[in-house]
Amino acid sequence: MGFMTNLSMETNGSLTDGKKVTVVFVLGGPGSGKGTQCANIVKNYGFSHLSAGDLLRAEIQSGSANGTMIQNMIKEGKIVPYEVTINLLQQAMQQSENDKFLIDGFPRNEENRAAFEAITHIVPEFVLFFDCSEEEMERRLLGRNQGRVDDNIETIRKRFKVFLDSTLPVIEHYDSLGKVKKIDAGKPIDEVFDVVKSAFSPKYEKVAA
Ligand SMILES: Nc1ncnc2c1ncn2[C@@H]1O[C@H](COP(=O)(O)OP(=O)(O)O)[C@@H](O)[C@H]1O
Ligand SMILES: Nc1ccn([C@@H]2O[C@H](COP(=O)(O)OP(=O)(O)O)[C@@H](O)[C@H]2O)c(=O)n1
Ligand SMILES: [Mg+2]
Repeated sequence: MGFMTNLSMETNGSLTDGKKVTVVFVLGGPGSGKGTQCANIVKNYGFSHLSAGDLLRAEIQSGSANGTMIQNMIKEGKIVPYEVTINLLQQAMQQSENDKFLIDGFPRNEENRAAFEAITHIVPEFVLFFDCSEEEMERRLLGRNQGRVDDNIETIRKRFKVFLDSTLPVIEHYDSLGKVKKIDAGKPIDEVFDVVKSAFSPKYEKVAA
């Protein structure tokens, strides 16, 4: 059993075979502004943005065999089996020329977290936690207008529950390790970014060309 697990780790090409990476997990409830702030971070710091949700939506679009399953899970606000999401993240990191990644919307539950650790041996440098009230997140999601199947009030309620039940424990785990940088995400985008910047060491700043 242990042997088989190790074997499949090798064939899945964990990043331990050579490529050393720096990872920051970006967590927070749906609509807390993870994607928005990641775009800002990428402009100022030498990180690439990997959104687990975007990778899953691209997988649906690609016509993958898993597409229907993923689409159904997203529509219900449920968390897709970790094998699928971790494979997509690993592929994206391996294919990238960068070695620094913002992983947005992952790990979303304890299974995501434990499996990612076991398979990749990657330990996050720190975890950004965007803290925002449900009332504000709901307002933002209903105004997002990206045609997402899960931005309707029924699915939003389910996603809030999944966040509280499954994702908060992951944040608490990293908090107990002293790795969480909690940010008040209820303010305007620029004000949130001013605080986000204080989380990133100057060593990651992009040098002006
Ligand atoms: N600080 C903010 N104040 C107001 N609206 C915001 C803020 N941050 C993001 N938004 C908007 O809220 C919606 C959700 O933001 P997004 O970055 O997609 O959040 P997440 O990835 O956490 O779901 C988007 O329409 C975005 O433009
Ligand atoms: N680690 C993850 C991330 C997203 N997802 C799925 O993708 C959906 C959308 O995730 P997202 O990160 O794009 O959503 P937001 O928090 O950005 O609104 C989630 O509700 C899950 O159904 C998942 O299953 N596992
Ligand atoms: Mg997002």
